[in-house]
Amino acid sequence: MTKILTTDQIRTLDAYTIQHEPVASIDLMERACRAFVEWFIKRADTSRRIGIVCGTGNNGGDGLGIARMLLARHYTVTVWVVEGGKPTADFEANRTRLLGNVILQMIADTPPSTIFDTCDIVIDALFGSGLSRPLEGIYAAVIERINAAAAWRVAVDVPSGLRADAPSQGAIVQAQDTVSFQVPKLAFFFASNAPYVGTWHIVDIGLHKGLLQDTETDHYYVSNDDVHRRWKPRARFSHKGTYGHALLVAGSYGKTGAAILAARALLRAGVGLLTIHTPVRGYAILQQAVPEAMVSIDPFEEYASTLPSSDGYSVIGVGPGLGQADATVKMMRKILETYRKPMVIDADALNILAAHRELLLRVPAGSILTPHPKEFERLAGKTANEFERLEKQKELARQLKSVVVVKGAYTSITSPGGVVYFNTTGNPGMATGGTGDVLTGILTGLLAQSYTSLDAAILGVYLHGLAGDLATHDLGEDSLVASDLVTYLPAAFLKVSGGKS
Ligand SMILES: NC(=O)C1=CN([C@@H]2O[C@H](COP(=O)(O)OP(=O)(O)OC[C@H]3O[C@@H](n4cnc5c(N)ncnc54)[C@H](O)[C@@H]3O)[C@@H](O)[C@H]2O)[C@@H](O)CC1
Ligand SMILES: Nc1ncnc2c1ncn2[C@@H]1O[C@H](COP(=O)(O)OP(=O)(O)O)[C@@H](O)[C@H]1O
Ligand SMILES: [K+]
Repeated sequence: MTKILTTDQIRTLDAYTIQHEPVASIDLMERACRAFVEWFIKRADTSRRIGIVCGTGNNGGDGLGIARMLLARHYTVTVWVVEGGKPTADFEANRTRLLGNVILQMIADTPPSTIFDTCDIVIDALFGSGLSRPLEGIYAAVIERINAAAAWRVAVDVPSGLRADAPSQGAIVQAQDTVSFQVPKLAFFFASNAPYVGTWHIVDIGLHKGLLQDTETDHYYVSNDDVHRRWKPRARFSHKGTYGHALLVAGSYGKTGAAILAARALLRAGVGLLTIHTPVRGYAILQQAVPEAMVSIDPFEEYASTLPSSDGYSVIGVGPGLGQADATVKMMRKILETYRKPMVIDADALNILAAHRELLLRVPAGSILTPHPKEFERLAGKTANEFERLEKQKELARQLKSVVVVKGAYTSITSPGGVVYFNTTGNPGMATGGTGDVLTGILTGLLAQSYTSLDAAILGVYLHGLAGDLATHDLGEDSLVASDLVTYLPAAFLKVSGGKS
């Protein structure tokens, strides 16, 4: 698991590294500059004209160090320093080291609109993690010019003006790429910050490994290695009973497709047996579309109303295409009154819980809820920003002793203990109807095979996104449809298992 740390934690790590490695503060800055430059030179050749915009703090100090290193590699570099604020010691040290290499262009007033016209690339080193209030005045004016520049904008550590652990206000640099030191910052995972962060990249600056390991956090992001460790190979003498019997309660008149997508994904996720409960109208369709599954037929024609029995199923997945008819609400009530094993709850099943809140408290411990942001809002109420939403998500997971998965780019998975795991696979091609139904199927299939709820959620969300990435590699984002995720799920399993699936 890769940690996401707060600015305060990173500051502590910086100080600890300086004291215990030991390394001089300026040498740590030198390492940060070198890490940035190594990243940068792989992506820009010396024909590109570079502008570096510096503040007078340590982020600005980085900018000056980067300028020196790029000049030594024969890049054409112009350095601007925005006046104001007491320069830090390391900024001063790097200013001295730069003397004679380049003349610093000081900015004391609103710069002309043409200021960055001669730059192919603007490196933003105005402010980093030291930001303590919204940027305004001269800083806002410079940022306006940076954002208007027809150049590739690259931020050092964080885009200037963006707060790493809290909602941001004021002027913020809109970087296309952010090269961040050692660990990603929480703000990078939120949709509202995407216009500022662009694509983020992590470079290692060698902060103290021991303390990095010991630093506690509630926030992680998921890598291929973490997922590989959670995946379980099938045993030689196993049989279909080993892999659970899932019940999928899905589909209504006009929405049998949702049941098909979830069912197909469930089977491809490796479940032993699958029964789908669906209204009469869905029966013939499902038997043809998913011959591997058994079908339990509801007495009602168009929507589900009565589940004969929930006994004997290892897991219930409920929601895709379900509808919210009164009879369906009654059925949900009955399920929640009788079934005590973990469930996967999605789509209309979540909307039913939101509209009948007494049912919410009956969700079996260890369940997985998979709302998209709108469904989450119905469940947990409106929030002013994504930081607040994340806190509510942790609260809901704790309250229900369940895993809450809020879907989107960087889907967030919250454990019952309130720990958050951000998924890193997936792409905008997946923003198309039915992809959520596929996820419900995958998660239900994994839970049936006695993965823990948290492992099922982390592995399942990762596989789902990876299937999307592999599909996109062949088909492109625009043409991706939900069925493609099912088609590419086997390839995703193969990749996660290191070819052993
Ligand atoms: N040893 C270290 O601490 C290292 C720090 N590094 C760099 O240092 C950065 C942090 O540096 P600093 O802590 O000096 O902070 P910044 O360079 O981000 O900001 C400088 C100063 O600006 C002032 N300021 C904050 N908000 C302002 C506002 N709205 N208007 C005007 N002034 C404002 C504050 O007094 C702050 O200390 C990191 O992001 C990273 O780039 C790296 O060089 C790695 C090592
Ligand atoms: N831009 C994106 N990047 C990564 N994943 C995405 C993106 N947009 C959507 N997805 C994924 O696609 C799925 C959409 O689910 P959902 O909103 O429930 O759709 P539906 O109800 O149509 O099935 C989620 O798993 C989500 O994480
Ligand atoms: K910056």
